Amino acid sequence: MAQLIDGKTFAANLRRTIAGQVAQLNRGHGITPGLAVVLVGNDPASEVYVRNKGRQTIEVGMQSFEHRLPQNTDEAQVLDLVARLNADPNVHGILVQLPLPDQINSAHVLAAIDPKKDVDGFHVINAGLLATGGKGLVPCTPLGCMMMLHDHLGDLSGLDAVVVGRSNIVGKPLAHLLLAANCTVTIAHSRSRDLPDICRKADILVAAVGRPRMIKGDWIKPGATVIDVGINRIPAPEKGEGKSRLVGDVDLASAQKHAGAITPVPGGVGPMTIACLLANTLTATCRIHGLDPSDLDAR
Ligand SMILES: Nc1nc(=O)c2c([nH]1)NC[C@@H]1CN(c3ccc(C(=O)N[C@@H](CCC(=O)O)C(=O)O)cc3)C=[N+]21
Repeated sequence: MAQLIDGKTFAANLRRTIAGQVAQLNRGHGITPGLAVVLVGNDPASEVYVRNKGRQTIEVGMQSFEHRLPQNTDEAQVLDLVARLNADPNVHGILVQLPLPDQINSAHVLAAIDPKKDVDGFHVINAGLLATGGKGLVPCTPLGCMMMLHDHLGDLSGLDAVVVGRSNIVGKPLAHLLLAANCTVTIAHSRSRDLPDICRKADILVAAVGRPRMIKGDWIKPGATVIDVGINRIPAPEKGEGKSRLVGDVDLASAQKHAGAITPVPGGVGPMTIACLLANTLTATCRIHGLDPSDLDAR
C-alpha cells in the first residue's frame, strides 16, 4: 500500500514557519506583509477559496485585503483596482481570483499586476524568469508540489518525471521546476500517444489534467511517487440528493496498490497551494524591502 503524503499537515507546518518569519519581519523591521485578493462575481467555489485564503493570511500575522466586485464589472474597473493595489505600499501581494467573467480578458489583467507583487507567479515576466533560471515569483501549486517531492524523496537528480497536463499555471511551470531539480522531464497531455505507457516510465508522476480519476493504478510504475493536482467536484448521490465530493485526476484506490507514495485529494496539493501563496507573499515583501527572505529563521 502506498504511503499517503499528508499535504494538510505539511501546509500547517509551513504556515507555522511563515508565522514565525512574519513576526520576525515585524519585530526587526516594522513591516507587516499584506495580501490583496480580488474576487469578481460570486462563483460559490471561488467564494470558499477566497474566504480560506483570507483566514489563513490573518492567522500567520499578515494583513488581508479583500476586494469583491460584482459579476458585471468591466475590464477597465478591474485594471483600475489593480493599479491602485500596485501603488499601495501596504500591499505586497496581489491575487486576482480566476476564472474571471467573460467580458474581462484575464491576460490583460494579469499583465497589469506589478511582477514584484504577482504572488500567483502568472505574469509573463515571472513565467519568463522561471523558464530562464531567473529569480521571480513561482506559481503556488507547482511550488507546493516541489516542496512535497523534496520532503519525500530528497534529491531528485536523474529521476524520470512525467507531468500530465500543460497549463500555464501548473503543467508548464512545474516542468521547469523539475528540470531545474535535474529530473528528466516529459510533458504529456490529452493528445499524447499511448499515455499509459508514458506514465509507466515515471519515477515521479504528476497529474494535472482536470479529468476525474483519469490515471489508473496500472499506469503507475511500482514504487513511483504520484502527485495528484486535480480538484474535481463530482456528484455524490450516496451522500444525499444534490451532494458532491472532491476527487483528483488519479484513481486513488487503484493507484495506492502501485505507487510508493501519493498525495490524496482532498488533503494533498490543495492545502499546500494556499500555504505557498503565503510563502510567496512573504518572499515578495522581503524583496520589495530589499531584504533576503533566506535570512529569516526557518523555524
Ligand atoms: N488567481 C488564482 N490563483 C489560484 O491559486 C487559484 C485561482 N485563481 N482560482 C481557483 C484555483 C483553485 N485553487 C485551490 C486552492 C486550494 C484548494 C484546496 O485547499 N483544496 C482542499 C479542499 C477544499 C474543498 O473542500 O473544497 C483540498 O484539496 O484538500 C483548492 C483549490 C486555487 N486557485
